[in-house]
Amino acid sequence: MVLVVALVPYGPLLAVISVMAAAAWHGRDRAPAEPEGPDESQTQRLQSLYEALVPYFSTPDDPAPLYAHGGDWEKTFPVYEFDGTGRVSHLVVRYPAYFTDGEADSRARIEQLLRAKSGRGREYHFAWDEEGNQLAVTVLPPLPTDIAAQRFVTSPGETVLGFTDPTQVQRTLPLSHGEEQRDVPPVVWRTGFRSTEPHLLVVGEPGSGTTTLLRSIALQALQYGDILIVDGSGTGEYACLTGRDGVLAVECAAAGAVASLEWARHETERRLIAANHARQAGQPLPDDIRRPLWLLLDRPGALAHLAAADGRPDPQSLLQVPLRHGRAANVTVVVAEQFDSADTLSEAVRQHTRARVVLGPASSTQLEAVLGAPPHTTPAPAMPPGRGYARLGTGPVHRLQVPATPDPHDDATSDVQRQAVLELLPPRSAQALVKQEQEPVA
Ligand SMILES: Nc1ncnc2c1ncn2[C@@H]1O[C@H](COP(=O)(O)OP(=O)(O)OP(=O)(O)O)[C@@H](O)[C@H]1O
Repeated sequence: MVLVVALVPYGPLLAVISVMAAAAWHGRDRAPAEPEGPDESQTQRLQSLYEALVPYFSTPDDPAPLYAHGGDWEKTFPVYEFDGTGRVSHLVVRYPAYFTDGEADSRARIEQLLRAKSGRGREYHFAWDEEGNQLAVTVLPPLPTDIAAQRFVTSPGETVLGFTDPTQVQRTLPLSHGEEQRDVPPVVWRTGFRSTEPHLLVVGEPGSGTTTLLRSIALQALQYGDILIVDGSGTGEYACLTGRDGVLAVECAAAGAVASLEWARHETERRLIAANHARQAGQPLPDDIRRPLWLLLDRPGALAHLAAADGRPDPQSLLQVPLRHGRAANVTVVVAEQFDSADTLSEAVRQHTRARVVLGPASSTQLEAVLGAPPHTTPAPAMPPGRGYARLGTGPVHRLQVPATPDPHDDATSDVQRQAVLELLPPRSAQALVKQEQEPVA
Protein backbone atom coordinates (compact mmCIF):
# COMPACT_ATOMS: atom_id res chain seq x y z
CA MET A 1 0.00 0.00 0.00
CA VAL A 2 2.80 2.40 0.98
CA LEU A 3 4.65 1.36 -2.13
CA VAL A 4 1.64 2.12 -4.37
CA VAL A 5 1.13 5.56 -2.86
CA ALA A 6 4.81 6.40 -3.23
CA LEU A 7 4.82 5.44 -6.90
CA VAL A 8 1.63 7.21 -7.95
CA PRO A 9 3.45 10.32 -9.24
CA TYR A 10 5.36 8.07 -11.69
CA GLY A 11 2.26 6.69 -13.30
CA PRO A 12 -0.12 3.87 -12.53
CA LEU A 13 1.60 1.47 -14.96
CA LEU A 14 4.93 1.74 -13.18
CA ALA A 15 3.14 1.22 -9.88
CA VAL A 16 1.42 -1.94 -11.11
CA ILE A 17 4.69 -3.38 -12.47
CA SER A 18 6.51 -2.60 -9.26
CA VAL A 19 3.83 -4.13 -7.09
CA MET A 20 3.86 -7.29 -9.21
CA ALA A 21 7.63 -7.47 -8.95
CA ALA A 22 7.44 -6.99 -5.19
CA ALA A 23 4.80 -9.67 -4.90
CA ALA A 24 6.90 -12.08 -6.96
CA TRP A 25 9.94 -11.36 -4.77
CA HIS A 26 7.91 -11.75 -1.63
CA GLY A 27 6.42 -14.98 -2.79
CA ARG A 28 9.68 -16.45 -4.09
CA ASP A 29 9.79 -19.02 -1.32
CA ARG A 30 6.15 -19.88 -1.50
CA ALA A 31 6.36 -22.50 -4.19
CA PRO A 32 3.90 -25.27 -3.32
CA ALA A 33 5.64 -27.15 -0.52
CA GLU A 34 5.84 -30.88 -0.37
CA PRO A 35 3.01 -31.97 1.92
CA GLU A 36 4.69 -32.73 5.22
CA GLY A 37 3.34 -35.74 6.99
CA PRO A 38 4.63 -37.64 9.98
CA ASP A 39 7.62 -39.91 9.41
CA GLU A 40 7.47 -43.61 10.10
CA SER A 41 8.20 -43.55 13.81
CA GLN A 42 5.81 -40.63 14.32
CA THR A 43 3.09 -42.52 12.46
CA GLN A 44 3.72 -45.50 14.71
CA ARG A 45 3.40 -43.34 17.82
CA LEU A 46 0.12 -41.86 16.62
CA GLN A 47 -1.21 -45.28 15.65
CA SER A 48 -0.34 -46.73 19.07
CA LEU A 49 -1.98 -43.76 20.83
CA TYR A 50 -5.06 -44.33 18.72
CA GLU A 51 -5.16 -48.04 19.57
CA ALA A 52 -4.81 -47.27 23.28
CA LEU A 53 -7.80 -44.93 23.10
CA VAL A 54 -10.11 -47.44 21.35
CA PRO A 55 -11.51 -49.04 24.54
CA TYR A 56 -12.27 -45.61 26.02
CA PHE A 57 -13.83 -44.00 22.96
CA SER A 58 -15.97 -46.80 21.51
CA THR A 59 -19.04 -48.84 22.37
CA PRO A 60 -20.09 -52.12 20.77
CA ASP A 61 -23.41 -50.65 19.63
CA ASP A 62 -21.86 -47.76 17.66
CA PRO A 63 -22.50 -48.67 13.98
CA ALA A 64 -19.80 -46.33 12.65
CA PRO A 65 -17.21 -46.04 15.41
CA LEU A 66 -14.63 -43.27 15.20
CA TYR A 67 -12.33 -45.56 17.17
CA ALA A 68 -11.93 -49.24 16.22
CA HIS A 69 -8.91 -51.56 16.35
CA GLY A 70 -6.93 -51.18 13.14
CA GLY A 71 -8.90 -47.98 12.38
CA ASP A 72 -7.73 -44.69 10.92
CA TRP A 73 -5.93 -42.34 13.34
CA GLU A 74 -5.95 -39.52 10.76
CA LYS A 75 -9.67 -38.97 11.37
CA THR A 76 -9.18 -38.63 15.11
CA PHE A 77 -5.97 -36.58 15.34
CA PRO A 78 -6.53 -33.56 13.06
CA VAL A 79 -3.53 -31.71 14.56
CA TYR A 80 -0.27 -33.15 15.82
CA GLU A 81 3.22 -31.80 16.47
CA PHE A 82 6.42 -33.49 17.58
CA ASP A 83 9.39 -32.16 19.50
CA GLY A 84 13.04 -32.64 18.59
CA THR A 85 13.14 -36.00 20.36
CA GLY A 86 10.27 -37.39 18.30
CA ARG A 87 7.74 -37.25 21.13
CA VAL A 88 4.34 -35.67 20.72
CA SER A 89 4.34 -32.03 21.86
CA HIS A 90 0.83 -31.05 20.77
CA LEU A 91 -2.14 -33.16 19.79
CA VAL A 92 -5.81 -32.56 19.10
CA VAL A 93 -7.94 -35.64 19.78
CA ARG A 94 -11.47 -35.92 18.38
CA TYR A 95 -13.80 -38.23 20.26
CA PRO A 96 -17.41 -39.44 19.88
CA ALA A 97 -20.20 -37.25 21.26
CA TYR A 98 -21.32 -39.97 23.66
CA PHE A 99 -18.05 -39.92 25.59
CA THR A 100 -18.79 -38.58 29.09
CA ASP A 101 -16.40 -35.63 28.90
CA GLY A 102 -18.30 -33.77 31.62
CA GLU A 103 -17.25 -36.31 34.23
CA ALA A 104 -14.01 -35.77 36.09
CA ASP A 105 -13.23 -39.50 36.29
CA SER A 106 -13.69 -40.05 32.56
CA ARG A 107 -11.43 -37.12 31.79
CA ALA A 108 -8.82 -38.26 34.30
CA ARG A 109 -8.63 -41.71 32.68
CA ILE A 110 -7.97 -40.22 29.25
CA GLU A 111 -5.48 -37.68 30.58
CA GLN A 112 -3.58 -40.37 32.45
CA LEU A 113 -3.43 -42.59 29.41
CA LEU A 114 -2.27 -39.84 27.04
CA ARG A 115 0.38 -38.79 29.51
CA ALA A 116 1.67 -42.32 29.95
CA LYS A 117 1.74 -43.01 26.22
CA SER A 118 3.21 -39.66 25.16
CA GLY A 119 6.12 -39.73 27.58
CA ARG A 120 6.36 -39.11 31.30
CA GLY A 121 8.65 -36.55 32.86
CA ARG A 122 6.89 -33.63 31.18
CA GLU A 123 3.97 -31.41 32.13
CA TYR A 124 0.82 -31.56 30.03
CA HIS A 125 -2.04 -29.12 29.60
CA PHE A 126 -5.45 -30.55 28.73
CA ALA A 127 -8.16 -28.38 27.16
CA TRP A 128 -11.49 -30.16 26.79
CA ASP A 129 -13.85 -28.69 24.21
CA GLU A 130 -17.15 -30.27 25.21
CA GLU A 131 -19.09 -28.61 22.40
CA GLY A 132 -16.64 -29.62 19.71
CA ASN A 133 -15.98 -33.08 21.18
CA GLN A 134 -12.27 -32.63 21.08
CA LEU A 135 -9.36 -32.47 23.48
CA ALA A 136 -6.20 -30.44 22.92
CA VAL A 137 -3.12 -31.81 24.66
CA THR A 138 -0.08 -29.56 24.91
CA VAL A 139 3.28 -30.25 26.50
CA LEU A 140 4.29 -27.28 28.64
CA PRO A 141 7.86 -26.12 28.93
CA PRO A 142 9.15 -25.84 32.52
CA LEU A 143 8.49 -22.47 34.17
CA PRO A 144 11.60 -20.32 34.65
CA THR A 145 13.18 -20.88 38.08
CA ASP A 146 15.91 -18.30 37.72
CA ILE A 147 13.88 -15.10 38.10
CA ALA A 148 15.36 -13.15 40.98
CA ALA A 149 13.57 -10.74 43.30
CA GLN A 150 13.30 -7.31 41.71
CA ARG A 151 11.08 -4.25 41.47
CA PHE A 152 8.27 -5.42 39.23
CA VAL A 153 6.60 -2.97 36.88
CA THR A 154 3.17 -2.97 38.53
CA SER A 155 0.66 -0.40 39.76
CA PRO A 156 -0.13 0.26 43.42
CA GLY A 157 -2.47 -2.49 44.65
CA GLU A 158 -0.91 -5.11 42.37
CA THR A 159 1.26 -7.90 43.76
CA VAL A 160 3.13 -10.40 41.62
CA LEU A 161 2.67 -13.85 43.12
CA GLY A 162 4.91 -15.41 40.52
CA PHE A 163 5.17 -16.36 36.87
CA THR A 164 3.06 -18.59 34.69
CA ASP A 165 2.30 -19.70 31.12
CA PRO A 166 1.60 -17.19 28.37
CA THR A 167 -1.62 -18.98 27.38
CA GLN A 168 -3.75 -17.91 30.32
CA VAL A 169 -2.72 -14.36 31.06
CA GLN A 170 -2.85 -11.43 28.67
CA ARG A 171 0.02 -9.50 30.11
CA THR A 172 3.78 -9.82 30.41
CA LEU A 173 6.21 -8.06 32.74
CA PRO A 174 9.58 -6.82 31.58
CA LEU A 175 12.14 -8.43 33.86
CA SER A 176 15.82 -7.91 34.18
CA HIS A 177 17.68 -11.16 34.09
CA GLY A 178 21.36 -10.46 34.67
CA GLU A 179 22.31 -8.22 31.78
CA GLU A 180 19.30 -9.23 29.71
CA GLN A 181 15.72 -8.07 29.69
CA ARG A 182 12.91 -10.51 29.06
CA ASP A 183 9.11 -10.51 29.15
CA VAL A 184 7.39 -13.08 31.34
CA PRO A 185 3.65 -13.57 32.04
CA PRO A 186 2.91 -12.90 35.72
CA VAL A 187 0.14 -13.96 38.09
CA VAL A 188 -0.91 -10.58 39.45
CA TRP A 189 -3.07 -10.38 42.56
CA ARG A 190 -5.04 -7.17 43.15
CA THR A 191 -5.71 -6.04 46.72
CA GLY A 192 -7.37 -3.04 48.33
CA PHE A 193 -10.70 -1.24 48.04
CA ARG A 194 -11.84 -2.73 44.76
CA SER A 195 -10.36 -6.19 45.14
CA THR A 196 -12.59 -9.21 44.67
CA GLU A 197 -10.00 -11.44 46.40
CA PRO A 198 -8.74 -9.20 49.20
CA HIS A 199 -6.96 -11.94 51.22
CA LEU A 200 -4.62 -14.82 50.38
CA LEU A 201 -4.07 -18.34 51.72
CA VAL A 202 -0.87 -20.21 50.85
CA VAL A 203 -0.53 -23.91 51.65
CA GLY A 204 2.42 -26.21 51.04
CA GLU A 205 4.65 -28.97 52.31
CA PRO A 206 7.64 -27.96 54.48
CA GLY A 207 10.40 -26.54 52.30
CA SER A 208 8.09 -25.86 49.36
CA GLY A 209 8.76 -22.12 49.45
CA THR A 210 5.82 -20.64 51.36
CA THR A 211 8.07 -18.42 53.48
CA THR A 212 9.84 -17.24 50.35
CA LEU A 213 6.51 -16.26 48.78
CA LEU A 214 5.55 -14.29 51.92
CA ARG A 215 8.93 -12.56 51.86
CA SER A 216 8.39 -11.67 48.21
CA ILE A 217 4.92 -10.28 49.00
CA ALA A 218 6.30 -8.33 51.97
CA LEU A 219 8.96 -6.66 49.83
CA GLN A 220 6.36 -5.64 47.26
CA ALA A 221 3.87 -4.48 49.92
CA LEU A 222 6.48 -2.26 51.55
CA GLN A 223 6.67 -0.18 48.41
CA TYR A 224 3.30 1.41 49.18
CA GLY A 225 2.20 0.26 52.63
CA ASP A 226 2.94 -0.99 56.13
CA ILE A 227 3.33 -4.62 57.12
CA LEU A 228 3.02 -6.64 60.29
CA ILE A 229 4.52 -10.12 60.33
CA VAL A 230 3.61 -12.99 62.60
CA ASP A 231 6.12 -15.81 62.18
CA GLY A 232 4.94 -19.02 63.82
CA SER A 233 7.75 -21.07 62.32
CA GLY A 234 10.14 -19.53 64.84
CA THR A 235 13.12 -19.81 62.51
CA GLY A 236 13.71 -16.07 62.17
CA GLU A 237 13.39 -16.08 58.41
CA TYR A 238 11.96 -12.54 58.38
CA ALA A 239 14.75 -11.04 60.48
CA CYS A 240 15.98 -9.02 57.50
CA LEU A 241 12.76 -6.99 57.70
CA THR A 242 12.94 -6.11 61.39
CA GLY A 243 13.13 -2.37 62.00
CA ARG A 244 12.80 -1.39 58.35
CA ASP A 245 10.60 1.55 57.36
CA GLY A 246 7.02 0.35 57.04
CA VAL A 247 7.61 -2.85 59.04
CA LEU A 248 5.42 -2.35 62.10
CA ALA A 249 6.54 -5.56 63.80
CA VAL A 250 8.01 -8.99 63.20
CA GLU A 251 6.48 -11.17 65.93
CA CYS A 252 7.84 -14.65 66.58
CA ALA A 253 6.29 -15.32 70.01
CA ALA A 254 2.65 -15.91 70.93
CA ALA A 255 2.40 -12.93 73.31
CA GLY A 256 3.74 -10.46 70.75
CA ALA A 257 1.61 -11.97 68.00
CA VAL A 258 -1.57 -11.62 70.05
CA ALA A 259 -0.73 -8.03 71.06
CA SER A 260 0.08 -7.00 67.48
CA LEU A 261 -3.00 -8.63 66.02
CA GLU A 262 -5.17 -7.00 68.68
CA TRP A 263 -3.72 -3.70 67.57
CA ALA A 264 -4.45 -4.66 63.94
CA ARG A 265 -8.06 -5.44 64.81
CA HIS A 266 -8.51 -2.02 66.44
CA GLU A 267 -6.73 -0.36 63.56
CA THR A 268 -9.10 -2.02 61.08
CA GLU A 269 -12.08 -0.76 63.08
CA ARG A 270 -10.59 2.73 63.32
CA ARG A 271 -10.06 2.78 59.56
CA LEU A 272 -13.60 1.60 58.91
CA ILE A 273 -15.13 4.28 61.12
CA ALA A 274 -12.95 7.00 59.63
CA ALA A 275 -13.75 5.81 56.10
CA ASN A 276 -17.46 5.89 56.86
CA HIS A 277 -17.23 9.40 58.28
CA ALA A 278 -15.35 10.58 55.23
CA ARG A 279 -17.86 8.98 52.86
CA GLN A 280 -20.82 10.41 54.71
CA ALA A 281 -19.27 13.85 54.68
CA GLY A 282 -18.59 13.46 50.97
CA GLN A 283 -14.87 13.90 51.57
CA PRO A 284 -11.98 11.93 50.12
CA LEU A 285 -10.54 9.18 52.31
CA PRO A 286 -7.77 10.40 54.62
CA ASP A 287 -4.27 9.35 53.59
CA ASP A 288 -3.71 7.12 56.62
CA ILE A 289 -6.61 4.94 55.47
CA ARG A 290 -5.50 4.85 51.90
CA ARG A 291 -2.12 3.50 52.96
CA PRO A 292 -2.40 -0.29 52.73
CA LEU A 293 -1.86 -2.33 55.89
CA TRP A 294 -0.70 -5.93 55.43
CA LEU A 295 -0.92 -8.69 58.02
CA LEU A 296 1.35 -11.58 57.02
CA LEU A 297 1.04 -14.74 59.10
CA ASP A 298 3.44 -17.61 58.51
CA ARG A 299 2.26 -20.84 60.18
CA PRO A 300 -0.14 -19.27 62.70
CA GLY A 301 -1.23 -22.80 63.71
CA ALA A 302 2.10 -23.25 65.50
CA LEU A 303 1.29 -20.31 67.79
CA ALA A 304 -2.25 -21.41 68.67
CA HIS A 305 -1.38 -23.90 71.37
CA LEU A 306 1.44 -21.73 72.74
CA ALA A 307 -1.05 -18.90 73.14
CA ALA A 308 -3.59 -21.24 74.76
CA ALA A 309 -0.96 -22.51 77.24
CA ASP A 310 -0.42 -18.87 78.20
CA GLY A 311 -4.16 -18.22 78.61
CA ARG A 312 -4.24 -16.01 75.51
CA PRO A 313 -6.62 -16.16 72.51
CA ASP A 314 -5.65 -17.99 69.34
CA PRO A 315 -3.96 -15.33 67.17
CA GLN A 316 -6.17 -16.40 64.26
CA SER A 317 -9.31 -15.46 66.18
CA LEU A 318 -8.11 -11.85 66.05
CA LEU A 319 -8.14 -11.93 62.27
CA GLN A 320 -11.91 -12.04 62.04
CA VAL A 321 -12.38 -8.26 61.74
CA PRO A 322 -9.44 -7.65 59.36
CA LEU A 323 -10.64 -10.55 57.19
CA ARG A 324 -14.26 -9.51 57.14
CA HIS A 325 -13.77 -5.75 56.77
CA GLY A 326 -10.25 -5.57 55.35
CA ARG A 327 -11.37 -4.62 51.88
CA ALA A 328 -13.18 -1.47 53.02
CA ALA A 329 -10.32 -0.61 55.38
CA ASN A 330 -7.50 -1.40 52.95
CA VAL A 331 -6.18 -4.14 55.22
CA THR A 332 -4.92 -7.31 53.52
CA VAL A 333 -4.37 -10.63 55.27
CA VAL A 334 -1.98 -13.31 54.00
CA VAL A 335 -1.83 -16.66 55.79
CA ALA A 336 0.66 -19.44 55.00
CA GLU A 337 0.21 -22.86 56.53
CA GLN A 338 1.56 -26.36 55.98
CA PHE A 339 -0.70 -29.15 54.77
CA ASP A 340 -0.38 -31.15 57.97
CA SER A 341 -1.61 -28.15 60.02
CA ALA A 342 -4.27 -27.02 57.56
CA ASP A 343 -6.96 -28.19 60.00
CA THR A 344 -5.83 -25.48 62.43
CA LEU A 345 -6.99 -22.78 59.98
CA SER A 346 -9.98 -20.91 61.35
CA GLU A 347 -13.32 -20.78 59.59
CA ALA A 348 -12.85 -17.05 58.96
CA VAL A 349 -9.50 -17.66 57.25
CA ARG A 350 -11.02 -20.35 55.04
CA GLN A 351 -14.03 -18.24 54.18
CA HIS A 352 -12.36 -14.92 53.42
CA THR A 353 -9.15 -15.95 51.65
CA ARG A 354 -10.36 -16.10 48.07
CA ALA A 355 -6.89 -15.88 46.54
CA ARG A 356 -5.20 -19.26 46.93
CA VAL A 357 -1.76 -20.71 46.30
CA VAL A 358 -0.49 -24.26 46.72
CA LEU A 359 3.27 -24.80 46.60
CA GLY A 360 5.25 -28.00 46.30
CA PRO A 361 4.03 -31.55 45.83
CA ALA A 362 0.30 -32.00 46.46
CA SER A 363 -2.23 -34.70 45.63
CA SER A 364 -5.17 -33.84 43.38
CA THR A 365 -7.45 -33.99 46.45
CA GLN A 366 -5.21 -31.50 48.30
CA LEU A 367 -5.07 -29.23 45.27
CA GLU A 368 -8.81 -29.24 44.87
CA ALA A 369 -9.40 -28.69 48.58
CA VAL A 370 -7.29 -25.51 48.55
CA LEU A 371 -7.93 -24.18 45.05
CA GLY A 372 -11.57 -25.26 44.74
CA ALA A 373 -10.89 -26.64 41.25
CA PRO A 374 -8.41 -29.05 39.74
CA PRO A 375 -5.56 -27.72 37.63
CA HIS A 376 -5.74 -28.54 33.91
CA THR A 377 -2.12 -29.58 33.99
CA THR A 378 -0.33 -32.66 35.23
CA PRO A 379 2.10 -32.30 38.15
CA ALA A 380 5.70 -31.34 37.43
CA PRO A 381 7.97 -34.40 37.48
CA ALA A 382 10.39 -32.62 39.80
CA MET A 383 8.99 -29.76 41.82
CA PRO A 384 11.56 -27.02 42.31
CA PRO A 385 10.97 -24.89 45.44
CA GLY A 386 8.52 -22.09 44.74
CA ARG A 387 6.62 -24.17 42.12
CA GLY A 388 2.91 -24.66 42.47
CA TYR A 389 -0.50 -23.34 41.46
CA ALA A 390 -2.44 -20.13 42.04
CA ARG A 391 -6.12 -19.34 41.71
CA LEU A 392 -7.72 -15.94 42.18
CA GLY A 393 -11.37 -16.28 43.19
CA THR A 394 -13.22 -18.37 40.63
CA GLY A 395 -10.67 -17.72 37.90
CA PRO A 396 -8.53 -20.32 36.16
CA VAL A 397 -5.90 -22.34 38.02
CA HIS A 398 -2.48 -21.05 36.94
CA ARG A 399 0.82 -22.86 37.15
CA LEU A 400 3.04 -20.70 39.33
CA GLN A 401 6.72 -20.18 39.93
CA VAL A 402 7.54 -17.75 42.73
CA PRO A 403 10.55 -15.49 42.09
CA ALA A 404 13.63 -16.50 44.09
CA THR A 405 13.52 -14.23 47.15
CA PRO A 406 15.80 -15.94 49.69
CA ASP A 407 16.61 -14.90 53.22
CA PRO A 408 19.68 -12.66 52.80
CA HIS A 409 20.93 -13.84 56.23
CA ASP A 410 20.98 -17.46 55.08
CA ASP A 411 24.54 -18.65 54.38
CA ALA A 412 23.29 -20.81 51.52
CA THR A 413 22.01 -17.75 49.62
CA SER A 414 24.12 -16.81 46.59
CA ASP A 415 25.65 -13.33 46.52
CA VAL A 416 23.61 -12.30 43.49
CA GLN A 417 20.31 -13.32 45.06
CA ARG A 418 21.27 -11.83 48.45
CA GLN A 419 22.09 -8.54 46.77
CA ALA A 420 18.79 -8.60 44.86
CA VAL A 421 16.82 -8.92 48.13
CA LEU A 422 18.95 -6.38 50.02
CA GLU A 423 18.30 -3.82 47.30
CA LEU A 424 14.57 -4.15 47.84
CA LEU A 425 14.66 -3.63 51.61
CA PRO A 426 13.51 -0.21 52.77
CA PRO A 427 15.98 1.75 54.90
CA ARG A 428 16.05 1.56 58.70
CA SER A 429 15.16 5.03 59.85
CA ALA A 430 14.76 6.18 63.46
CA GLN A 431 11.13 6.97 62.68
CA ALA A 432 10.41 3.33 61.91
CA LEU A 433 11.83 2.24 65.24
CA VAL A 434 9.73 4.74 67.21
CA LYS A 435 6.64 3.72 65.23
CA GLN A 436 7.41 0.10 65.86
CA GLU A 437 7.63 0.66 69.61
CA GLN A 438 4.49 2.75 69.83
CA GLU A 439 1.99 1.35 67.43
CA PRO A 440 1.47 -2.37 67.32
CA VAL A 441 1.60 -3.17 70.99
CA ALA A 442 -1.51 -1.33 72.08
N1 LIG B 1 10.80 -19.38 44.57
C1 LIG B 1 11.95 -19.94 44.91
N2 LIG B 1 12.99 -19.92 44.07
C2 LIG B 1 14.15 -20.48 44.42
N3 LIG B 1 14.38 -21.09 45.62
C3 LIG B 1 13.39 -21.13 46.48
C4 LIG B 1 12.12 -20.56 46.18
N4 LIG B 1 11.31 -20.76 47.24
C5 LIG B 1 12.03 -21.42 48.16
N5 LIG B 1 13.27 -21.63 47.72
C6 LIG B 1 14.34 -22.31 48.49
O1 LIG B 1 13.81 -23.46 49.11
C7 LIG B 1 14.16 -23.53 50.48
C8 LIG B 1 12.91 -23.55 51.37
O2 LIG B 1 12.20 -22.34 51.17
P1 LIG B 1 11.23 -21.72 52.27
O3 LIG B 1 11.94 -21.51 53.57
O4 LIG B 1 10.61 -20.53 51.65
O5 LIG B 1 10.19 -22.89 52.41
P2 LIG B 1 9.03 -23.10 53.45
O6 LIG B 1 7.89 -23.68 52.68
O7 LIG B 1 8.75 -21.86 54.20
O8 LIG B 1 9.60 -24.21 54.36
P3 LIG B 1 9.98 -24.16 55.90
O9 LIG B 1 8.71 -23.97 56.63
O10 LIG B 1 10.62 -25.51 56.09
O11 LIG B 1 10.92 -23.00 56.05
C9 LIG B 1 15.06 -22.34 50.74
O12 LIG B 1 16.41 -22.75 50.61
C10 LIG B 1 14.74 -21.38 49.63
O13 LIG B 1 15.82 -20.54 49.28
